[in-house]
Amino acid sequence: MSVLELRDVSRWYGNVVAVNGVTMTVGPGVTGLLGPNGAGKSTLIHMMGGFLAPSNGQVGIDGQRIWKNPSVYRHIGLVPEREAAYDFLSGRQFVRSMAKLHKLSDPDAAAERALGMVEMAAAADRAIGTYSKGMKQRIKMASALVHDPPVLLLDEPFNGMDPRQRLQLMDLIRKMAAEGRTVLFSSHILEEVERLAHHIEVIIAGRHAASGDFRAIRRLMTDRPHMFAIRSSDDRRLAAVLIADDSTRGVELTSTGLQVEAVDFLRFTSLLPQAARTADIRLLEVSPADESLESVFSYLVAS
Ligand SMILES: Nc1ncnc2c1ncn2[C@@H]1O[C@H](COP(=O)(O)OP(=O)(O)OP(=O)(O)O)[C@@H](O)[C@H]1O
Repeated sequence: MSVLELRDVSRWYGNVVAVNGVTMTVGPGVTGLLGPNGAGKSTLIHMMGGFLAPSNGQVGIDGQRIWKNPSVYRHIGLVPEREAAYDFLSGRQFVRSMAKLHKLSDPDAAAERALGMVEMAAAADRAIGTYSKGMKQRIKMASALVHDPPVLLLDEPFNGMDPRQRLQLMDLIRKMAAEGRTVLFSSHILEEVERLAHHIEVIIAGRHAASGDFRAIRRLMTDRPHMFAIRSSDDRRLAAVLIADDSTRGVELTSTGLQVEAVDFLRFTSLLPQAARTADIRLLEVSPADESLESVFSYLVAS
């Protein structure tokens, strides 16, 4: 069992601050690193994998520093976001070459074991260039697992996958964690993280914004103010009814209808149809106006 520890970690590229004072601990099981594009997830993962030096702070595993410490590299496997660039190699050749790079005592046996773990033994003699997206992800995973590390880091592993490949990879990641590994994967898709991770760390604009199980993160998200765009048979009267209730903080009459800011999501969504019916107003359209992940993230940052 291994534990990754980040203490006040920052990383900058010239004057771009990619990661800013992040402290977190990642233990066994599946952890999701959630954040919008450009939040600093890859930078964090590369520092945890020993590929990148922190500009400030410490990144460690089981009490040992990771950067420039080859003795701990055996404990970490990293599956990068980029496609494997060795399309001319067969899957087996690629995984074997990784086993040799790790100077394993029996690289061929290690490669077979890793190929078996990701269920790629049958397709292992085909060139990587002929693989589907899901197969490429599996072969990258086999190469990251060839030295049987207790820590597995995956950068945006589901990008570009179809739903079936996504489910297969989720099963595989769960299996890796069930075997006692510390597995961390990054994603910008909340539902993906929710389905797979038992613990979530949220990163926004380089900063650590929230942490907890998916219920805690969901709660943060439903507790935030919600904007709704509403059209009805009598917008002016509906505005007066809504603003009289505590669940609503603001109502604006626009050229197309109403913009409503609800502060109590559950109460508001049950009040709205009731209030409209009582006042004999017909609701023509109710749509969430700010459900993008970006707006959820910006709320978390501000809180
Ligand atoms: N080598 C680099 N030189 C300069 N800036 C960089 C470099 N690598 C990353 N950045 C910047 O650092 C910030 C964080 O990037 P990073 O790739 O870590 O984010 P991310 O959350 O992984 O995003 P994505 O999912 O889009 O890859 C971004 O503003 C990015 O432009």
